[in-house]
Amino acid sequence: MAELLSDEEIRTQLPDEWEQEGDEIARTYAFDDYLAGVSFATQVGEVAEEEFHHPEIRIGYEEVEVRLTSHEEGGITEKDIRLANLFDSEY
Ligand SMILES: C[C@H](O)[C@H](O)[C@H]1CNC2=NC(N)=NC(=O)C2=N1
Repeated sequence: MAELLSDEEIRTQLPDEWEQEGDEIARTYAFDDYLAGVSFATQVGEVAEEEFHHPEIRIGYEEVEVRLTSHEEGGITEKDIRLANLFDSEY
């Protein structure tokens, strides 16, 4: 089981464009068209499955919101930071 990160650790490790919102970290990605967002959401899902750590994904018009938390630990861990960086690499 991973350790919960302190707010200071989260602040220093959070990738650019990501925000901490309580026990979650979140980012909204922008796209030129709806289907580009749908395709990105699929890529995010594939990475999540490979890592077996799963975000909430909201697909909107020309945007995709991704939210991460570590459910078993009840907060934000290094798994969430790792996945945020991996998702950014897909963008
Ligand atoms: C049993 C538990 O759901 C699994 O071990 C995995 C699946 N994906 C997961 N995803 C996230 N975000 N948090 C978890 O704690 C988690 N646990």
